[in-house]
Amino acid sequence: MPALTVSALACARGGIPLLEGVGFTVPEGTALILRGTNGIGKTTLLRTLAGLQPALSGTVTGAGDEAAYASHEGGVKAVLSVEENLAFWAALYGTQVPEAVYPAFHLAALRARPAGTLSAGQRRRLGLARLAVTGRPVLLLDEPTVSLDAGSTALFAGWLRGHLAAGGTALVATHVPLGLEAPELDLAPFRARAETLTDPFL
Ligand SMILES: Nc1ncnc2c1ncn2[C@@H]1O[C@H](COP(=O)(O)OP(=O)(O)OP(=O)(O)O)[C@@H](O)[C@H]1O
Repeated sequence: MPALTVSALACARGGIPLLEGVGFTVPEGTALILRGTNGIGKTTLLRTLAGLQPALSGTVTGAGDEAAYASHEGGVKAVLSVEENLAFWAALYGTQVPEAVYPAFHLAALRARPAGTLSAGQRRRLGLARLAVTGRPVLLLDEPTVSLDAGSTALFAGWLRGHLAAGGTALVATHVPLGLEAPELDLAPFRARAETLTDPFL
């Protein structure tokens, strides 16, 4: 039973068509790694699947309320503490904060800290911890390991493997190998023709 299926999808950014004819299936319990040069449209594709912008055409099944999106920024609220940020997201998604999220994302010692005082990597761990709070099975991840050191990258990769082993699904744009046994999808063949004609660097 496929968890995430995309068919004949076309998407644009800033009014310029970037990708067209995108199609793939990510079965339950597996991940798919998105590949492509800078600017090809990985973030745009993830934002479209997350419902943050409309597709130009095509169909998507298995995203919507099933999916959680983690962008580069992570959506961390600077004035709230780590605990308050997690509680805020839990309220938003109608869930409870699982106690296991603190050790899983190495946040136990930072619970009371205002997020604005966290280091970049700590803030990133908090942004990723949000995924565990949503309780959603389909994860749309945009460069999840940016700012993370090797230890934190391994910690997150381990958490993600656990999510997949529990039947979850992930679509991941990453330039950093996460050690997942996952197929890769190169977006180069899906470049929209208009973009190819106007951008000589693509
Ligand atoms: N708000 C915007 N308005 C106009 N163009 C934009 C906007 N945001 C992004 N773009 C452009 O859309 C294209 C696709 O950007 P996108 O962020 O999806 O690429 P990407 O594949 O994720 O790149 P990277 O690997 O650098 O993160 C780029 O050429 C980018 O400059």
